Amino acid sequence: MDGIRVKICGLTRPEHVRAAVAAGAGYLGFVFFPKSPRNLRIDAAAALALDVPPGVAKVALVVDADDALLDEITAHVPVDMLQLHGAESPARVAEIRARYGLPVMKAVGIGEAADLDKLDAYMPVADQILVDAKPPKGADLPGGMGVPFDWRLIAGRHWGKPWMLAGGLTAQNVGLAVKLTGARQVDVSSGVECAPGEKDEGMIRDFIAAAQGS
Ligand SMILES: O=C(O)c1ccccc1N[C@@H]1O[C@H](COP(=O)(O)O)[C@@H](O)[C@H]1O
Repeated sequence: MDGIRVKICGLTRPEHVRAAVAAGAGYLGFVFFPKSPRNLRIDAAAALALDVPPGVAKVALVVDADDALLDEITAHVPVDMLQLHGAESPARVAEIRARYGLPVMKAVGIGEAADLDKLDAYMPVADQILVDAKPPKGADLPGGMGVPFDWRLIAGRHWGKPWMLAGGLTAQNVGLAVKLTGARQVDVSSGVECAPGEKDEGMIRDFIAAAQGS
């Protein structure tokens, strides 16, 4: 079986992009959400994308983005995938996929077993599913909070689409998370940071090594 594919999300500096690529990341995430400490301007994201070699997917993360923002991102940043991390409906996911002709990954927050039902509606319209922790009530961000969910909720689950596990992953817990959930793809942001929005090259390397060794 192929190894675990890792997405490092919320990159803001070229040295961190290069560290993630050198360590074997399969996806790099750029955040376009002003409330996030990882938010990027379009020109900054376009410059970072220059350091990404072919074969490593550049993912634009947006939250309930309108067409104007998506038009701007896709016109100026050579992204390979759109990550929809808000309350986008299945119809909106389908509309975005058709309008931009890019693969779309829809994030769904899981806090309890009932939340898993929400995933089904996105299976026909999304190319990938991101199974993330549900943010705490009143949180400023719908993700990127460094909070895990109970991985046992999805143990042994199979979906008809490629999927990624996210939420509070770190180099210390990713092995157990992969073992319990059977995930073949994992996504991390806070777990490779020394402060909110501040990536750490050593933590990036440790995370990818731990995920790929699991
Ligand atoms: O990273 C952010 O700032 C962010 C902002 C808004 C929505 C999602 C965000 N990040 C995504 O959240 C999950 C979990 O992140 P963490 O590892 O728990 O910090 C991940 O998919 C990020 O891509």
